[in-house]
Amino acid sequence: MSILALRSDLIPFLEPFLPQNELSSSKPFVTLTYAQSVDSRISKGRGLRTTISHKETKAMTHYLRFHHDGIVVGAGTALADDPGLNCKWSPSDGEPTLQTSPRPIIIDPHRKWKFKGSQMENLFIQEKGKAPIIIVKQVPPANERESGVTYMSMQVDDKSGQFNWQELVHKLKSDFNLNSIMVEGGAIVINDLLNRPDVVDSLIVTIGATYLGKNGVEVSPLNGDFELKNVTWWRGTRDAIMCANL
Ligand SMILES: NC(=O)c1ccc[n+]([C@@H]2O[C@H](COP(=O)([O-])OP(=O)(O)OC[C@H]3O[C@@H](n4cnc5c(N)ncnc54)[C@H](O)[C@@H]3O)[C@@H](O)[C@H]2O)c1
Ligand SMILES: Nc1nc(=O)c(N)c(NC[C@H](O)[C@H](O)[C@H](O)COP(=O)(O)O)[nH]1
Repeated sequence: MSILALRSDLIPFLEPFLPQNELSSSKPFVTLTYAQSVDSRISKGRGLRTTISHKETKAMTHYLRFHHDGIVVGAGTALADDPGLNCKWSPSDGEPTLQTSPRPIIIDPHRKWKFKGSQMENLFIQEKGKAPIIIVKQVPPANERESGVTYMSMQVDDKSGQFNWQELVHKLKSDFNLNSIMVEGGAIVINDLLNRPDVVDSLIVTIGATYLGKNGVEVSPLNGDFELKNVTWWRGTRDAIMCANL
């Protein structure tokens, strides 16, 4: 699949929200980005891949991928969408290269997703995308490890069964030198991070001109009632994009 040319007015619009070069910080720059319907759904139903954004804002996603070292999705998204997570945008219409693609990172404590047979593996074989880091509770024994995959183990919180986001992003920077990380979903991840201004540096949301209904997967943080800061809007053919800080 090729992408549309990036609309030139998106470049100055996004610029203030792109990763800043704070190489001295131990925390990477984190961008949270997703596409939602007008009724705040990110898919028709859990496990269903659903196109929400127009092709011109899909091109923006690839532009954002170009500007990040790593790209995170939860296991639910990896299983439902079989995403490639590579970058198809490059400056001056040159061919995208392996170097310009971010490193895929899958949060999968119980190792439900498999690299083998995935679109990501296919792109990796063709040298169009990088091999993933899978974040697990425990690194599997040698005979269960998948070829090409790097495992990063982390402790989960006893009560919530969740990894700690601050620890997770710091470790991605210290262990893999990832200075900027883009988080693309899905709902469990997004809803958590909308309540984490200490982790998320930029929020970039595409709103597609569609309703997905009550059975759709909702984006709505557990703790609501807060106002976004530094809000700016861009309007495209069918979509709008909102950039803000939490
Ligand atoms: N429109 C969009 O922009 C967009 C983007 C991504 C996904 N989606 C959609 O979202 C749906 C998937 O969302 P979801 O909520 O089911 O799954 P998800 O991608 O949020 O993954 C959830 C899983 O990831 C792991 N996980 C997440 N955070 C964790 C943490 N802090 N610690 C430990 N483990 C953690 C757990 O295994 C959890 O069950 C799919 O239908 C997909 O199509 C839409
Ligand atoms: N920008 C955007 N618009 C959408 O309408 C939609 N459904 C997603 N969803 C994000 C999710 O992470 C998908 O899995 C990747 O968009 C898959 O895309 P790739 O195969 O990696 O190119 N993202």
